Amino acid sequence: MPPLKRKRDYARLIILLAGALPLILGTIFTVIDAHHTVRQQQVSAAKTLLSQAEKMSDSGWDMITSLRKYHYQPCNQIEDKLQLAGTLSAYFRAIGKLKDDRVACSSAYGLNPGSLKEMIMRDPPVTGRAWWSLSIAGTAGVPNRPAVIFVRQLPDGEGFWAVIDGQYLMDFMEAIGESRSYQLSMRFNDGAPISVGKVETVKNRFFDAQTYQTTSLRYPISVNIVAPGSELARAWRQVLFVFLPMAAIFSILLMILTANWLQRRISWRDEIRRAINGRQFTVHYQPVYNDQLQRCSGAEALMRWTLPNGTVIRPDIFISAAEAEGMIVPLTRHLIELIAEDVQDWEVEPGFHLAINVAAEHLQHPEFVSDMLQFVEKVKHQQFVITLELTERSLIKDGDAVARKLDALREVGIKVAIDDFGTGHCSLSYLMTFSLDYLKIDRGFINAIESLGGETPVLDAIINLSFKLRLQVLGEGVETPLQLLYLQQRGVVFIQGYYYAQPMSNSALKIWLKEKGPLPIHVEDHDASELHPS
Ligand SMILES: Nc1nc2c(ncn2[C@@H]2O[C@H](COP(=O)(O)O[C@H]3[C@@H](O)[C@H](n4cnc5c(=O)[nH]c(N)nc54)O[C@@H]3COP(=O)(O)O)[C@@H](O)[C@H]2O)c(=O)[nH]1
Repeated sequence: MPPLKRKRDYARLIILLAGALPLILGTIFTVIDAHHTVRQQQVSAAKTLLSQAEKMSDSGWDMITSLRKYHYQPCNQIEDKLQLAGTLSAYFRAIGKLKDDRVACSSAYGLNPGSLKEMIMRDPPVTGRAWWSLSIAGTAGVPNRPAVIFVRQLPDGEGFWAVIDGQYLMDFMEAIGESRSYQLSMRFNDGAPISVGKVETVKNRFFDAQTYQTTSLRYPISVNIVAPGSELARAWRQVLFVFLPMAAIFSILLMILTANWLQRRISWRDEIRRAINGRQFTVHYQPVYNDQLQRCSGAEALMRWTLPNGTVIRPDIFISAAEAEGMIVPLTRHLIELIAEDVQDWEVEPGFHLAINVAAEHLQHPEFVSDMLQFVEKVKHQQFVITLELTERSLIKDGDAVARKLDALREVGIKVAIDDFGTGHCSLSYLMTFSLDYLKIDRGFINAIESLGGETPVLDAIINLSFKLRLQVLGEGVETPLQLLYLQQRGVVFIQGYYYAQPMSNSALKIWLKEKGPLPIHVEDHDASELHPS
């Protein structure tokens, strides 16, 4: 497949993925939200239901307590009172007295006395307790309607019972669960469940039913609420309708941003590659003054990019772009090819310094040392002292490996400088990690010089530090005679800046080196007066 088409397909895929991302994440979010919403509704329904069941239990136990007054009284004496109490109190199907496991008397008119087992249509639970309650499927008198029985047994074999009709609870449960098609059930102890709601017969394709179970803190009552898959699907659709337009807008925005980013990324890479092939890059050289020799003793190579239409792209822009887009290695290789061509006919003395900027990515590249050795080989007839300037624009990773590479290059005479010293956060760690020869003071510190006698503490500290570490110091960005004199007075030997010379083309440099290169730096009379303002 042609590389351009592959690149376009790749870009399309990334844009599609960027567009799909908010939709995928959003869908996951809506599913989670639907589960959460339904769970909240289940919790709230269970709470209401338990509270109602607890109120009924309170009534049941109050009734049992009030029956205590009929202790020792024969049934024929209290039957009327029981009937009155059972009829006038809400919820109750029947109330009565027990004698051992037999129903001794009852408020229910016409109920045949029999055993407790017969009345509740099952064995009474073995709880070992004097007080117990149980949900039951029905009673002998009303076998098809659930109920809840409350029992208190006294040590002498007498006891009291009260049966609350389950219909009250069922109506209440239906009122809570109907609108949401919930299936609700409630049990007192291990009794029969009192349930309402239909079991979902057709399973939802995407959502399983969600069950929530809880128990009362006051009574042995448990509640089970099953939300069918269709209910979850309904809650999900509701969230989706709110969320979908937002996700769609976000998705479109992300696609536009990704497309722009890719466009820029692809175009910077392509443009730089095209510019290398089209020889749009040139090298300018900025002379460096040696204050000891009182003449120019070197130059820094600085890349320039001019488009075919004459537009000049600033180095800080295209160097950063090349670093960001993985093009700095090919660009620096191109730079050293151009330098090798330029310097063929330079007329400089052996030992002339030639500085080139090297980016972190290139230092980490496996072919960095061989790239530099090839360059040394190409320009060896000039007997330059080549200096590699390391900046902190991007962090140098794997410092030990890089240090070994630099040591290998130093063994063949290449020098190493830290550029823009003091501006990044690693200046000091670079001093510890790498064997260095030069330290270039960033022009920000030089700009801070205000007078010869004044103090520039950070600048002075950097100069002193360099001397202590036996490093050569270069002051860069020197623009005024005051800055020059300040540095000279503090023993800074190498001076670079517009005051001495601006970066210039190869042809201009060759003329400049002949005419001005051997001369001491010239401070004009009117410049000198700036040093001593009246
Ligand atoms: N990895 C590479 N980096 C490079 C290369 N070529 C340039 N660069 C880096 O780009 C940044 C901007 O460079 P440039 O626009 O070329 O600016 C240089 C000088 O023109 C400028 N300078 C020099 N003297 C003065 C001065 O007196 N005043 C003033 N305002 N500016 C001055 O400073 C730049 C040189 O800086 P430095 O490299 O720190 O010595 C810049 O960071 C370059 O490093 C390249 O080929 N590869």
